[in-house]
Amino acid sequence: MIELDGLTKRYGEKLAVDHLSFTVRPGIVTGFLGPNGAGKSTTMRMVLDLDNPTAGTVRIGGKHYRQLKDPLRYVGALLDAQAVHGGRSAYNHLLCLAQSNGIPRRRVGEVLDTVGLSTVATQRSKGFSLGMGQRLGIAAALLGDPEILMFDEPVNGLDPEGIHWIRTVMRNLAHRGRTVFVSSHLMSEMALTADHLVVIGQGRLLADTSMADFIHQNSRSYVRMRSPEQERLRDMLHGAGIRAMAAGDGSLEIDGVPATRLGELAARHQLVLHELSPQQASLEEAFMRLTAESVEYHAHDGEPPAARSAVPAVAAAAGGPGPGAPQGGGWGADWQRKGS
Ligand SMILES: Nc1ncnc2c1ncn2[C@@H]1O[C@H](COP(=O)(O)OP(=O)(O)OP(=O)(O)O)[C@@H](O)[C@H]1O
Repeated sequence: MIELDGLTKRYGEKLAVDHLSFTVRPGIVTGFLGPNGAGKSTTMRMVLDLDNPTAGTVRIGGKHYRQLKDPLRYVGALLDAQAVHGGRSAYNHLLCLAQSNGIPRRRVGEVLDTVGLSTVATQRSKGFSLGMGQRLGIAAALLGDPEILMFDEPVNGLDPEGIHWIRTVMRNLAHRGRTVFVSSHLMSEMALTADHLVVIGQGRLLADTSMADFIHQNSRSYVRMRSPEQERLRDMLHGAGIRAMAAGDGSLEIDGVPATRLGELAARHQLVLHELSPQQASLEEAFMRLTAESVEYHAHDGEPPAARSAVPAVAAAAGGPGPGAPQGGGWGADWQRKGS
């Protein structure tokens, strides 16, 4: 396992990692999430002794990275897939790593086969696409058949087949008892891959919990109901003392009452339903809710600054421009008018 205890990293004024303590356990995939600049890569670099902590410790299987003999046999990592000697072939790149870590030569052919690069093994890696480079980085991580694997954004640049493949690789490794620690910004992908989540924001620990608990604790779950007899549905719920909120699309949203009970209630009233669906927020929604306050780099949606402040919330929610909103808006519209 990987154990962090009070791990801290300061770059001048910037506190990149702030007293992080958590344990990454074997047998499961642990997702490492956080907004841009949260400190994920810095944390992973400190695990691998590529950066010195300002304070705190990190141990791999009970030892400091520096104490590991032939470290690639204990921990394999993909941090920066571009960090390879571009003049070397894929085969020679992996062979150098194998020879300096006491790993038999035959493993090079095996991992090239595993990642699907056998046919380009003799080509220089500087000609590789983003996805091929990523596969080479994953091959390097798997080379020593280590107990612990860390992947920083492993699906970056991979095509859908490659994304499915790396997901399967990670799940299989965890199934075989390995410790798998992976960061990603692709929430839909993480929701399919990770069992457990560690979430950080501005260097601090925000959550260390199972995927299911994380979504449950950071999102709202409710039941959506829709009937061709919407008035009767409303009356029925009101009569049963159940509060319902009208959604914009004509359906009703009910909090805190199981779908089974609502369905049985409708059946007793012989009310036709066109929809009775439990709704659970996605990992993305839960993540955005938890990390909203620790997002450092805010982007906007392409509307001109004036439009962002001038559209009243009610009008914006209704989809129409507010009275003060600029006409024919969008970036450059004003400039185009001036120029014509
Ligand atoms: N070598 C460095 N010198 C100075 N500041 C650094 C250095 N490395 C990282 N930082 C700063 O530390 C903070 C954390 O960066 P880090 O790359 O670890 O975040 P991250 O969570 O991996 O971000 P992203 O999701 O964007 O990759 C950022 O504010 C970054 O600018």
